[in-house]
Amino acid sequence: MTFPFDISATDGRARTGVLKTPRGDIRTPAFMPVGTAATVKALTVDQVKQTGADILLGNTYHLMLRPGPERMERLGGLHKFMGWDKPILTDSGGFQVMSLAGISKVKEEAVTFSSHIDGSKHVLSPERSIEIQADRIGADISMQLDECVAWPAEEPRARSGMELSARWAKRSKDAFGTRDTQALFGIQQGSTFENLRRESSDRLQEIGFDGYAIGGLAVGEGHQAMCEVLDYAPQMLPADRPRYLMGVGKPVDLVEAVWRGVDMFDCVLPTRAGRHGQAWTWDGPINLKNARFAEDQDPLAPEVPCPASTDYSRAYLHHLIRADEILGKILLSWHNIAFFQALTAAMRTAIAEGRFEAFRRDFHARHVSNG
Ligand SMILES: NCc1cc(CSc2ccccc2)c2nc(N)[nH]c(=O)c2c1
Repeated sequence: MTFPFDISATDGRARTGVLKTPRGDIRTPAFMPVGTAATVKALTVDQVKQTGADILLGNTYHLMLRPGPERMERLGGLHKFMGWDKPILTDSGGFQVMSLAGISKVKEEAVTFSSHIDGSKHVLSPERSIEIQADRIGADISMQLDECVAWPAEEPRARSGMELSARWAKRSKDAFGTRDTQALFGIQQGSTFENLRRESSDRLQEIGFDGYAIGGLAVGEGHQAMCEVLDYAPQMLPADRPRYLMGVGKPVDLVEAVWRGVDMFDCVLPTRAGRHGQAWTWDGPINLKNARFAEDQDPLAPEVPCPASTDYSRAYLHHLIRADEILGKILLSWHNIAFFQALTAAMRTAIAEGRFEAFRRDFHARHVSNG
């Protein structure tokens, strides 16, 4: 289904709007917390809702291994299973197979791999991935199965990955068919080669998708090289559909990608780094493990509307992280997700008011120079 995507304002290449789905509206630019194993680690769904998140990510690779697709369906699907009644986007699983699974083989027909949990054998074809995402998990937005080529890649290798992903895009779309309450996104590949990204975009548009993701970035190339690809890649995709930059990123990555026309983001950083003491603030990242916070009675980030950001002293958070207390992981994860939501909310407002350039400049001055 082509969910309505109403762009309410643009400012340069930046856009702000609403992607309307049967389970709720997604305000863009949007940050999507990652709920890998049917949970945003350390947080309840109510805490995630309080941060302002409109959509969560689920992970096909993890969920197909545990609890398993057929069990997930018998349990009523992921929304019911985890008690999240807003939109869910799931990745197709191929990327995680390459980064997490045991022995894996990529063939034209499918990816075969052994579970990193118990060594059991699994097959993930474009068709099986769609069945798991849309029918067993019940994702509102599914992703095509693709091949994300490692960086750096020689052009022939980048081309073969892009062409396989394009063939799998067609198979994914055919398997998805037409659905009136669910959407399917295609994924642009091509590594850092402009000609390959162009070919990938053209082939995806011929097939036709409800949204378009930019894959194959934030795979080690670094911020600068990623921005150089984003100088052209988003604009190769249809302007009237959502553009989703997969697995990105740090706050400065989001600001620079929004400036270049990206609408949706996901990243495990806010919760993963939070569990290890890193907190993002408007004045840049800090690590609460640092001794300088041992007697700092100030709240973590009074401007961020989240109890974790306003109701506890940095000294207390320092103590909790040093003591490896569960509450420390909870509070910093909660704050970081809330900060990413506050960041995307501030960008939406800045774009709507035609002052994104000033926002971007102030952000670099305040956040990046301290970071
Ligand atoms: N930034 C690297 C990255 C991350 C993800 C994972 S994004 C994700 C992770 C968990 C749950 C949902 C989405 C990717 N997924 C796919 N399918 N293709 C890519 O090129 C790619 C690149």
